Amino acid sequence: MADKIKDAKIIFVVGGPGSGKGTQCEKVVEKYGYTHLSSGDLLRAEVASGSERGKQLQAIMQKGELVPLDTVLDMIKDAMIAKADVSKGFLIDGYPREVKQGEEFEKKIGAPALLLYIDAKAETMVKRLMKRGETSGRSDDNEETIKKRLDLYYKATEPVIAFYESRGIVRKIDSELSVDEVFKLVSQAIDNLK
Ligand SMILES: Nc1ccn([C@@H]2O[C@H](COP(=O)(O)OP(=O)(O)OP(=O)(O)O)[C@@H](O)[C@H]2O)c(=O)n1
Ligand SMILES: Nc1nc2c(ncn2[C@@H]2O[C@H](COP(=O)(O)OP(=O)(O)O)[C@@H](O)[C@H]2O)c(=O)[nH]1
Ligand SMILES: [Mg+2]
Repeated sequence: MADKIKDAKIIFVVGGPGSGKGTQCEKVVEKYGYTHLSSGDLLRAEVASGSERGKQLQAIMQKGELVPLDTVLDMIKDAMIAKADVSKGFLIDGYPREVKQGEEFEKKIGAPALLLYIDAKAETMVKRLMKRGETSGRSDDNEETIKKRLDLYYKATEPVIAFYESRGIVRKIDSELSVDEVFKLVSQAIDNLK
């Protein structure tokens, strides 16, 4: 595994719910041909499959809590292996959610070259998610769960950023700007990798 992906760059995309991670990742895929793996999307696919495990996941996600670390990590790892031969790089979106998730990822898969920290104000994130909730069909895009997701973000995920800052790989992106302006900043950070 470590062998297969050793030339591919790994980028962690971290930011609060609704900060714009998915939006920016889509644009990176278009421009750079990276493989986008959203941990939330992988979990939602499992829920949609109707499996027993999916039912358990749905209950956790509905509450805005974190699913067990090994569940998400195994899903990401399998998805990375499936793409290892054709991928120049991986965007790991919405992971790590807590420092421990980052540590386990590095033990089992490899070290990130960059952490894109997609930063927006809480007020902005809530506004975007309420709007997205009108059409997303996501059972966690409601006021109550959004609040829980935000709280957990500040408590568990922000420490992830400090953890990787000490390694000098964090690039903070102001996500209050327009999508295209945010993408300019994201592009600069990725171009600097080469
Ligand atoms: N590493 C992860 C990623 C996701 N989740 C679960 O999946 C839900 C949705 O994840 P995601 O789509 O990444 O949600 P957000 O970042 O909150 O929202 P967005 O889609 O807006 O990025 C989370 O609230 C959480 O319950 C998790 O437990 N562990
Ligand atoms: N105004 C504005 N809206 C954005 C921007 N990025 C994302 N959005 C909107 O905010 C919502 C959440 O974005 P998404 O990419 O799903 O965020 P994620 O939760 O971090 O993956 C979506 O409805 C987007 O259309 C941005 O840079 N500016
Ligand atoms: Mg997303």
